[in-house]
This record gives sequence, structure tokens and C-alpha cells, in this order.
Amino acid sequence: MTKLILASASPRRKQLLAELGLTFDVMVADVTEHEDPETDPRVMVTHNAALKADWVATRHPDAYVLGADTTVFIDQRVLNKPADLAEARVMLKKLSGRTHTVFTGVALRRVADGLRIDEGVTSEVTFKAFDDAVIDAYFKIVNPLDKAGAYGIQDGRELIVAGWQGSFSNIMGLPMEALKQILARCGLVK
Ligand SMILES: Cc1cn([C@H]2C[C@H](O)[C@@H](COP(=O)(O)OP(=O)(O)OP(=O)(O)O)O2)c(=O)[nH]c1=O
Repeated sequence: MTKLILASASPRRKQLLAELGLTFDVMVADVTEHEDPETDPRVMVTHNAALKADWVATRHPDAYVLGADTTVFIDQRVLNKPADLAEARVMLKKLSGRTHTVFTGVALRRVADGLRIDEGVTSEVTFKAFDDAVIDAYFKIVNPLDKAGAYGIQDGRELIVAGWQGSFSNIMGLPMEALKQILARCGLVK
């Protein structure tokens, strides 16, 4: 049987991949992600997605292994996960009333036949203009610390998000439209 492994600790990625009706295992890669705020975001997410997939793939050479990485980009700088609530607040204030870009990189690997597929997807998100009281309310319902840019489009978006363009699932962490095409190329989905 063909085995698929999701190389991720993200509950959002697990939930999104499960929506395809596939059977898969989850294994978290023990890697240090590249997180330079001044780096090219597309290069960074592609590199980090490949790092995660490669780490698991070398340990499971017969399995298809999927890795992904998501970041937020504004003012020519990358916003990764905030270190604490104070940094999360600074990030949300920077994003308030403006449009930013979300980059997700996806890497599929299989060591047994040398399969390597890399893909990068971008989406745009526009935030409402909001004040500290809104950020306080937002932090009561969403934990910003495990999310790039200190927000999750999937929860509480009525407080902060005015709209988006592109793939909603890409913003959440796994671009499902592109991923379905990649998995279909490997015969894993129809
Ligand atoms: C922008 C945005 C990010 N995120 C999340 C997706 C990712 O989980 C996280 C970005 O960090 P990542 O390093 O991409 O992912 P992760 O550490 O959560 O999981 P792993 O590396 O093990 O795969 O931010 C949302 O959930 N919603 C959003 O709207």
C-alpha cells in the first residue's frame, strides 16, 4: 500500500489534508527553520517545506512525504510566528488597515524513486483598521503565538479581516488546489 506521511505539527495542515479523504500518518521533522525577516519569502518557504519533507523522507524511503511552510510578507519583510503577545500585537498593528501577502511552500518527496516536487503559492489578505481593544478581543479567542503574522484566517476573522484574494487554504497553511494537482500526478488522489 502507498504510504503518505504529513511532516508537520500543525493541526490546520492535518485537518486540511484529512479533507481529501486520504489515509496518512503524521511525523514532526526535527529541523531548524530558516527565518530571516529580510529573506525572499518564496525562497524561504520553499526551503523550509523541503527541509521538513526531506527529514522525514530519508527515514521513510518508501513513503510519499509532504512538508509545508507558511509566512506573511509586508513592507519587504517576513513576519513569522511572534515570540510573545507583545510581538504579536506589534505584528497585528503593522497589518491593520493594509493588504499583505501570504506565502506557502509545499514539498513532496519520495526517496525510493527520487521524487521531488516543490510548489509555492501566494494569496493576499486585507485587514480592517482596528485598535488595541479589538486586538485584546482577538487574543481572547485566538492564540497568535503558533501562527505566522500572529493571526489565523480560520478563526475570529470577522474582527480583523476585511477580505482576501487567492486560496483560503493557502492562507491557513496548505494550498489545497495546488496540492490536489501534485497528489494526482503521483496517483494518490483522482
Ligand atoms: C497566516 C496564517 C498562518 N497560520 C499558521 C499556519 C502554520 O501552522 C503557521 C506557520 O508556521 P509554519 O512554520 O509554517 O508551520 P507550523 O510550525 O505550525 O507546523 P510545521 O512546521 O510542523 O508544519 O501559521 C494559520 O493557521 N492561519 C493563518 O491565517
